[in-house]
Amino acid sequence: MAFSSLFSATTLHFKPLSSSRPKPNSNTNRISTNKPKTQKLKPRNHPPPRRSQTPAVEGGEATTFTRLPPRDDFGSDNLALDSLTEVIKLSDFKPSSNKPKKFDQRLETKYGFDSRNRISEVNDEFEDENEGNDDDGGENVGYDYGRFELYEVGSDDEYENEDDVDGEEDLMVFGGEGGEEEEGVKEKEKGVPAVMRCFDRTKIFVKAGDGGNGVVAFRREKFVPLGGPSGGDGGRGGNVYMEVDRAMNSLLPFRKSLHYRGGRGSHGQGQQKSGAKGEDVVIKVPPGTVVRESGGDVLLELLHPGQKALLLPGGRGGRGNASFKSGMNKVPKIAENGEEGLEMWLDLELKLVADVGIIGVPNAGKSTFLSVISAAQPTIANYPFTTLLPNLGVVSLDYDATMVVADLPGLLEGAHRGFGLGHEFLRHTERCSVLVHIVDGSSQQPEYEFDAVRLELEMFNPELSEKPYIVAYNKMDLPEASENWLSFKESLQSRGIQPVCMSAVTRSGTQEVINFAYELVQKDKANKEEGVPGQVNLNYVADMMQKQRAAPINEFEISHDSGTKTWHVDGAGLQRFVQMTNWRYQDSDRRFQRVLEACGANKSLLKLGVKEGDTVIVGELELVWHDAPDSPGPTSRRKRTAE
Ligand SMILES: Nc1nc2c(ncn2[C@@H]2O[C@H](COP(=O)(O)OP(=O)(O)OP(=O)(O)O)[C@@H](O)[C@H]2O)c(=O)[nH]1
Ligand SMILES: [Mg+2]
Repeated sequence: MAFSSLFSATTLHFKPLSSSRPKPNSNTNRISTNKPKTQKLKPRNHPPPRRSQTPAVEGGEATTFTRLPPRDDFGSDNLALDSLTEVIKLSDFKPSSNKPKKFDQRLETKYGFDSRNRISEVNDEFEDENEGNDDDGGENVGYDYGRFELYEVGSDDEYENEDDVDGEEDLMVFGGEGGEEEEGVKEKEKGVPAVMRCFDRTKIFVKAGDGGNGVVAFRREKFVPLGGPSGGDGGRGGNVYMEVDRAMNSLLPFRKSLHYRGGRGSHGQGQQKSGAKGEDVVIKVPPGTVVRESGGDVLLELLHPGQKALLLPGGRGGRGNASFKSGMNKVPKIAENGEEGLEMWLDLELKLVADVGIIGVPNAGKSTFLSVISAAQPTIANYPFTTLLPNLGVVSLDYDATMVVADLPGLLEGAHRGFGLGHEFLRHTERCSVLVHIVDGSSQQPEYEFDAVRLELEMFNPELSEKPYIVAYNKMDLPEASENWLSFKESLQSRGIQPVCMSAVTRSGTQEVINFAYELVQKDKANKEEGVPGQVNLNYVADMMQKQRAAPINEFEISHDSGTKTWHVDGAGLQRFVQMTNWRYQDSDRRFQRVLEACGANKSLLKLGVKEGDTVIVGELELVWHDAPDSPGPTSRRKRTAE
């Protein structure tokens, strides 16, 4: 059978592809699997509005993110703040026998203080700061003082009643076992203020620019008869880059802009003039950003300032008719559309790049320690969860000996189940080479607290608990701490751990901790240098995309839905070809039919038993199979998506 003759009896009718067209159902018959993942073609009748081409993000954020009001704001004669610390000590918790109770309510009942008013005031203040930001869908974006576990000796009835009264309103009570625990974790997610959620995680949309269209034109000059085709090619679409900006240290700027689109290439012109290239877009991210395909694998890790990765290459410009000139066809009336730019959603995650991470229970003195060893000025206060977001500080030991230290929000026993602030900030320690574990010496059971935090580390990521660490027993200036020091030290020594003691407030012993940490950091660096990995290819994502896009036209899969008599021919190469075909020009039809035949699509369809009148869908085109009268041949009328 001569396939070249199959099209001879073809009649073509264009019809818009209905959006309600039934999709192949579950009994779809798959033939091969070369389906591209990222390439998506869409009807071009609703082009997305073009956004400003200015690079995404400029400048950075302050190093300190703690924005809680100072302790003075709690000013209430009834409120004896100092006595609160004792209430939330981890060592006081007796999870098995006691029931959790809300912090808000505790404040209200014990001190006659309406903490909710405070919370709404803080929310207002915060919202002012973030004006014009509606990404968080009107959720509570303020701070909530009640988001930590609080146990109080009390009857079961009392706890249950409270829970009933509050229903789901505050999302703060965690605890109990089984189902209740699950619920607690879920609720916590919901209650995390937007500023905390967006500090180190965000989702953005990127799209490379579409290529410009090629045009059909002919040379007309006085003394040049039959000047020939002179339509120029379209310009290339703008690329999407991602660049590490040293000045940034959070992903918060992405709350304001989520969409990044490369500029469209200009169309070609007569006299063989090519269109201009579309504008590139550069997305600035902080060092330590991990880029994932939304819900998928890690694509890139951008660690060092100045690194610039090509994420999505712009679409190719369509060829003008000058490019189609050949010996067979000297007056081609054909030009291509520009190639559509690739698009995708990306999940960004920030893992701070610090040498040393400070961890410990809330109120242990972590921020105080950072404030005395570096120029950072984190908020310090005598209530737990003062620090809601990590703070960074640079410690200078000598002219050229510096290290970056991160102070993290406090950790509670059960953080992995969502207690306290949860332990999501622990991921920032994954890149630290050394941990400084601060123990509150003035607490009743320092060793118990120490063990609880170690356990949380291990629950979060066993690799974290294998990192070198220093145990710094703090608040030695207080008698209750110095009294317990010896027993704490001996107990840890018997387990092979060598703790050191200090007082962050009086600064005694802090320098030793720093020197010790610096030594460990240097050791770790020396170890790492031994196995330095080779140069990373930062354009790996773009290369991968290009590879997918350049898929051969004869790689496709055919699926069949017998119910609706529909055949789907899916393949990245074919799809791209359909998208770039400009039906306005008369030679396009012939070229399209030739390609369908040459790539073997017609042959395969025939083999699979396509019948007269069946629908065949290729890319965004819908065609009706029409057997030629003389021979059983494919194709006939073509229906197009609305142009
Ligand atoms: N007496 C004494 N108090 C200290 C010392 N270090 C910290 N504090 C006090 O302990 C309280 C808590 O200190 P922070 O530095 O805010 O504690 P933190 O560990 O950062 O607490 P979170 O951010 O809530 O996790 C403050 O009132 C500090 O003044 C110390 O060495 N001696
Ligand atoms: Mg703190």
